[in-house]
Amino acid sequence: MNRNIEVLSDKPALIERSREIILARLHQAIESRGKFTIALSGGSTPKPLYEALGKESLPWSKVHIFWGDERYVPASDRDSNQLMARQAWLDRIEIPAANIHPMSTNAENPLQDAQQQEQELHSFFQTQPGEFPAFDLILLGMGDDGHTASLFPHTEALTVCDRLITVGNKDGQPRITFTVPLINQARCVLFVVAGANKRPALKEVFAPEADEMNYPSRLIQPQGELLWLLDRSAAAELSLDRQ
Ligand SMILES: O=C1O[C@H](COP(=O)(O)O)[C@@H](O)[C@H](O)[C@H]1O
Repeated sequence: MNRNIEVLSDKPALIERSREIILARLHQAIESRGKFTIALSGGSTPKPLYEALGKESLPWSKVHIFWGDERYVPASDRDSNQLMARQAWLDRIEIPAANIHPMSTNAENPLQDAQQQEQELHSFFQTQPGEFPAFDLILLGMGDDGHTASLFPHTEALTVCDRLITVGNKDGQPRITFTVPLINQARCVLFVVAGANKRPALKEVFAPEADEMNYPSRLIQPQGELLWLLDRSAAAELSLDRQ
């Protein structure tokens, strides 16, 4: 694993750097493999990034969009990660509908939805059960409790190592989420983290030792690149020269 941490002056600079990295990985992937596979994060942080990407003129027919986690709500619900990305970005570009691969939340049974999503990934990547496909880029956020995707502290989802997709648990509410080994198989994992409320968790995530069950973002140690982009406010209490 090759971890890089960059601190940007403020949120607009953080978003601009994230955009640059995504565009660079997109062009590299299309040049080498003919397509770019990206998994999106939800929450509030990436919205301006999605708005910026929605203004780009890119070979969208070669881009495939997935989500790393989803709230267990209909796609029209205001809490849906899919809805936010569609409104901010995907509804504004010419991308074939078949290139958008939302998490299923229709089965009235989260486990069934997780299994269906897993089958869809195997069929898209042409992998077999037990194999983990490599996304070109997985975009992640981090909650102020150290969670990432829907991998919350002290939940069963953190220990799932034989599935691509599992059911997360946010205060008793189900979520659908990529598992740790699926995220760790990515060619590039990009964390984008902003704001003073993330400081205490970031300190623990970057500490030489801490309990991974308390701070699930520590479990993300991909095969490929690991990039952490932080704004100055989030990074204020880190001693990054020792990283
Ligand atoms: O619940 C979620 O939260 C995290 C972090 O969100 P943010 O609002 O602090 O940016 C996000 O990465 C995850 O996808 C989302 O479902």
